[in-house]
Amino acid sequence: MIHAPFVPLVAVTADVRPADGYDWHAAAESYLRGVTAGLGGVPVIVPSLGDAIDLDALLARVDGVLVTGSRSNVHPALYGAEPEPRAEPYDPARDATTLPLIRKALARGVPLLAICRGFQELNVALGGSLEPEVHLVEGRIDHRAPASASQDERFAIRQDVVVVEGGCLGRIVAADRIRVNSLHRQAVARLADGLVVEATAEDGTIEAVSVAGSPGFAVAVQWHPEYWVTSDAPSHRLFAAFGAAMRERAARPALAAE
Ligand SMILES: N[C@@H](CCC(=O)NCCCC(=O)O)C(=O)O
Repeated sequence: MIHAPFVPLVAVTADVRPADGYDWHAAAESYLRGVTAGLGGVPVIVPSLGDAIDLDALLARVDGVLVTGSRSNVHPALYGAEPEPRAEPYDPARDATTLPLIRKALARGVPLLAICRGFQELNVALGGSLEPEVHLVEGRIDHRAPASASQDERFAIRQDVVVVEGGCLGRIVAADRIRVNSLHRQAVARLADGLVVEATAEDGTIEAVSVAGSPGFAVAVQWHPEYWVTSDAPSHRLFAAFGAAMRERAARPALAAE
């Protein structure tokens, strides 16, 4: 019997963007290409419709979840802080969808890769908090994108991160230090219980985590591996590991059916 190659179906989170009198639920193409070119999967954009989406039904059908980056910020009320202008803009519909999606994916062992805002959402979903402007904290560097109209310049790889030796990310990238891009204003303040630090910037900012004891692949990074997935080895290895986790899980039907 000839078996067709397994093609993972990956749920990709969406921002809500008003335009032309409509609310569009959108994911940037770079994340969608991360799924196609990075791991040979099919991306499925999940609208940020909160309770109107049956997340259990979704998670029973997809092989993995990619939580995307976004210029918006997690609403401070979700980590016990007061809303303030410097923590804006918000996307409450996205928060109402991604936070439960993350918790449910982890509980079911559905492989999860979270990027930038997604990394911050994972921390908040598990009880952590965020620093609104990390570059204003003494001793920290500026992690924001360079001011440029060119996306290649904004996403340029320009910062070192130190990878924890023997950790899950270290095994994936096979290096103790990698160079990454950086396009964030916020950062982890209080790390959620259950998250394991996998990499830090040279100023101590947490740059990558995994979920302790997670039944499936559960990794989050503060940088953007999707942008250079076809040309940068660590970025490619991260997406490939996410793909391999989905393929392994699908090969164990009892687990994939949970
Ligand atoms: N809003 C958060 C998260 C940063 C993030 O996900 N950035 C992706 C957008 C990149 C861009 O085009 O600027 C923060 O700023 O910390």
